[in-house]
Amino acid sequence: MNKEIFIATRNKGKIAEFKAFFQQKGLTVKSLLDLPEEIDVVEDGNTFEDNAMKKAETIGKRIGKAVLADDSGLEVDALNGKPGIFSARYAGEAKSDEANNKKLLTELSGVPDKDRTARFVCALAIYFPTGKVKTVRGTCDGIISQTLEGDHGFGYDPLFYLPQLDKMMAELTKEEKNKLSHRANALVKLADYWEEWSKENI
Ligand SMILES: O=c1nc[nH]c2c1ncn2[C@H]1C[C@H](O)[C@@H](COP(=O)(O)OP(=O)(O)OP(=O)(O)O)O1
Ligand SMILES: [Mg+2]
Repeated sequence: MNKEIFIATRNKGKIAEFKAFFQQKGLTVKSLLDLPEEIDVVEDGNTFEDNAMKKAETIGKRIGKAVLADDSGLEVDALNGKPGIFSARYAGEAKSDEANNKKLLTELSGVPDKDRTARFVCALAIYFPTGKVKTVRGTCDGIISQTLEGDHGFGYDPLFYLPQLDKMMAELTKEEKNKLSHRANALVKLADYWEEWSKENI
């Protein structure tokens, strides 16, 4: 019985959301933060899927277990899809959420609300020790607001307005976000695996 799921991420915001999701399924989440050594994976793919696969495969081969990885980001229409796969490093290698949000507001200054449409994208990859890899993609549509609001979540959540809820993503609890986010929409596409995972050793 394997009641543990290993996720190849160091992002604490993602880890908290995965924990809330997998807890309900009786699975314990482990991440790169639980490993004694720091394994670096260079995210040099051209798509979210390429990067997610590389993270899952590199870590899976190293630890000899099935591994889940997440590569995600924000696509803003007025910026022709930027920052996209470069979302984490948008304002530089320091990967600061605060600096990234500030840069996004600057880049969009003067752009009216109707043209501030955007989507979060999440590619998930699962690597199996057999060598098999499976990827899926989930998205979530919204609008980039003019000011930061809300203190839940992480990353670009304080700038991401959800018109259907009249709320910012950063105003949602983890449980609420896990019902509609790009990550949640991708996780649902792998539902068959989670059932298998909690029953068998994969
Ligand atoms: O739900 C989200 N709410 C807000 N922002 C989000 C979300 N999901 C991804 N994002 C942003 C954060 C970061 O700027 C980039 C992810 O970059 P990404 O390379 O996938 O993650 P990361 O480097 O932080 O951690 P890791 O690679 O160890 O999983 O997109
Ligand atoms: Mg990353």
